[in-house]
Amino acid sequence: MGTPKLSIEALSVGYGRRKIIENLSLPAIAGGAVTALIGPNAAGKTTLLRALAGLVPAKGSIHLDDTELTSLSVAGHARHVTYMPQALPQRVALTVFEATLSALMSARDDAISTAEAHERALHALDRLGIADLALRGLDELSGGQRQLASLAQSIVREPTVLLLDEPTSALDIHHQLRVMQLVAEVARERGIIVVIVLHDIAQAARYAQRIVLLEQGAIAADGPPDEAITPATLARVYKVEARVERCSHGTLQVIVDRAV
Ligand SMILES: Nc1ncnc2c1ncn2[C@@H]1O[C@H](COP(=O)(O)OP(=O)(O)OP(=O)(O)O)[C@@H](O)[C@H]1O
Repeated sequence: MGTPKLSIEALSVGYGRRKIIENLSLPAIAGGAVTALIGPNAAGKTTLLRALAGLVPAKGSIHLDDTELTSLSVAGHARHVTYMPQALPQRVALTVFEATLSALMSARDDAISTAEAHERALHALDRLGIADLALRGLDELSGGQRQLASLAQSIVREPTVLLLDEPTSALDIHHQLRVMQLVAEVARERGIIVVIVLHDIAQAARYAQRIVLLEQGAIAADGPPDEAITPATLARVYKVEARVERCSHGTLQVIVDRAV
């Protein structure tokens, strides 16, 4: 099987009569790479992700290769797409290991031995550095630990499309980088489509191969980081004065000087 492709055409999404995204089309998002969805508050990033996850009604078309996702049921959607929301459930009476295992089992149609399921669940926890939390209750975790546990549940499902809404917002700098590295690795290893909402433009520039910048429900820029993230775009969309430079390691650095 080749690398999957997600195509969005003439997509409109709203709440009641209020339109948030209107007639949005994007060149296909390819698997194997990370696409960062960035933009100011209320630009519609979460709304777009939720539409891709089939959690809000949308007009237009969302194709995953030959499958029209908008025509699938929520369960049908969930077989292809995993969505990790910004706000995570607080009161879940499961241990971290049980939750990871149950995420894995719910994503699979085929039989898998108990030993293999346990091994995969532990491996996911290990990759996120939280194997030591396996037997802790989800409701006993700190905000950052809960975010890591939720990422383990998303990754263990091995979806074709992984949608992450600000997955590093509660994490310290070590865990932010660890998660971004892992997400990039998972995309590469499995050839999956990863779309990640980030507020940290510097992290988006560093880890994503493609940046989609959303402004008031429309595309303000789309392309590789050095094309999509420019001082002019940042000034126009975010209203900040910023410099975009390459550091001695060759990575793109975004230095924001002031709000204007
Ligand atoms: N359930 C809802 N009902 C009505 N309006 C909503 C709902 N959820 C979001 N909105 C509105 O849709 C718009 C886009 O919100 P959305 O959460 O998609 O933005 P965002 O880009 O993810 O923002 P942020 O960066 O602040 O998280 C906002 O104006 C918001 O008020």
